[in-house]
Amino acid sequence: MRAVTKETLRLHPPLPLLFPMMSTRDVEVNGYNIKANTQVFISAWRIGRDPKLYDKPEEYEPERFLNNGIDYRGNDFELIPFGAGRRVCPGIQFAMAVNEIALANIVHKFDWALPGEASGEDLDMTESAGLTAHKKYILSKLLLFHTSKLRNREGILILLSKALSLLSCICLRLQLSAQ
Ligand code: HEM
Repeated sequence: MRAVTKETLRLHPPLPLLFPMMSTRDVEVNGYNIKANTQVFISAWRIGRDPKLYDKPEEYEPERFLNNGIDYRGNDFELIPFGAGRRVCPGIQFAMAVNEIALANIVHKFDWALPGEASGEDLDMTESAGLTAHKKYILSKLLLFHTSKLRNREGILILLSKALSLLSCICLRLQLSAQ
């Protein structure tokens, strides 16, 4: 399940551009000269899909995280859905505890299947991006799901990714409305 959450955060970071940063001094990063006081946007979305960092980056493959120690806490720069450094998200523990408890419950208590002959590939994963990224059709599609026999592993993984994304968005929106 943890590999599923990491893979979902890799492909669908709820804050695709993190928070804007300002460089405090002239720096060189990967051959780019960045002047002091430049506003910098870091794309966690693009980093998560970089073919130099991930094999078959567009594929949803939670297994890629099973045999390595890559984590989202800000130490592994190939996976930074919560940012990194001193402005890293302080809500990581809370967000992931909420996500894991909710996910574990829906997986444990229901057998999920797609309606009719639909397969995982039939799910529309189109994203809508603004300040936050979320599934464009998440609610309408979720309403189509019904609980019965688990049909295929791929379908459940993609469904889990949708549920996680929804939970993430809820956490983030609660956070924004509280500010
Ligand atoms: C899956 C859910 C969440 C995601 C993906 C997320 C992601 C992020 C990201 C990317 C940043 C900016 C970090 C940077 O630019 O380096 C951030 C900052 C922050 N997050 Fe979260 N967050 C989540 C949930 C939460 C929750 C539940 C809380 C509070 C309980 C929270 C509180 C904060 C705060 C206060 C900051 C600003 C930190 C600062 O600027 O010093 N976040 N978050």
